[in-house]
Amino acid sequence: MPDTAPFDPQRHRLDMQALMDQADCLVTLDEIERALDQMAAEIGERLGDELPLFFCIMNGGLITTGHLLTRLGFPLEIDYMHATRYRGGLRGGELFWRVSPERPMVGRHVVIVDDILDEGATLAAIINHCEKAGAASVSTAVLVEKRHDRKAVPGLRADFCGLEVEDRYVFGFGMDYQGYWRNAPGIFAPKGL
Ligand SMILES: O=P(O)(O)OC[C@H]1O[C@H](OP(=O)(O)OP(=O)(O)O)[C@H](O)[C@@H]1O
Ligand SMILES: Nc1nc2[nH]cnc2c(=O)[nH]1
Repeated sequence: MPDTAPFDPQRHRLDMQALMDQADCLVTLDEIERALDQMAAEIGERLGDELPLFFCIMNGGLITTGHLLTRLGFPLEIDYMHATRYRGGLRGGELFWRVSPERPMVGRHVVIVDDILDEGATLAAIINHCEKAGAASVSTAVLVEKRHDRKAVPGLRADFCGLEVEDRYVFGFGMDYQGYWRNAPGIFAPKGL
């Protein structure tokens, strides 16, 4: 049943503030900055001469993409695609394309940037899409990978990965909790989840 109650900003604000006040900080902003420096150095080494085409995966990839790409000192292009599997919930479902990529990829070295590789179904589907679209190569860069053995493709890893987190639902630095706290400056997990 759709929620037809009027939006109550006060109640949501208090709930979301309580969530943050009690959350565990798993990764600090300093640790994220260092991880992004390292990722940028590795990407530069491997793709710096290739005029790569970067795709931000909206919405979660927005903040990582911005912080990562300003660290890259070579010419590149940026575009975005919007695929979602969680749609504001805590469990993933079918991949839903809100905006599929239109820019030609034929012969291009494509780099997909996202916030998190959890079960990996999102990245696996996007890689498949880019390969079919004729990319010369498809690389993946994620800020965090989650440690567990439920990967959609066994052993799936990102080519460039900043950090690992434990198997908890996380938010911050692009990742949401029920749509909120993508702006949180670090990576957090709700208490008890
Ligand atoms: O590895 P997976 O289990 O497939 O999950 C990873 C995906 O989940 C999140 O997106 P989400 O579907 O929540 O959409 P959002 O980016 O708009 O938050 C995240 O941004 C990744 O794209
Ligand atoms: N916000 C958020 N999105 C996800 N998508 C897949 N796993 C997660 C997670 O732990 N947190």
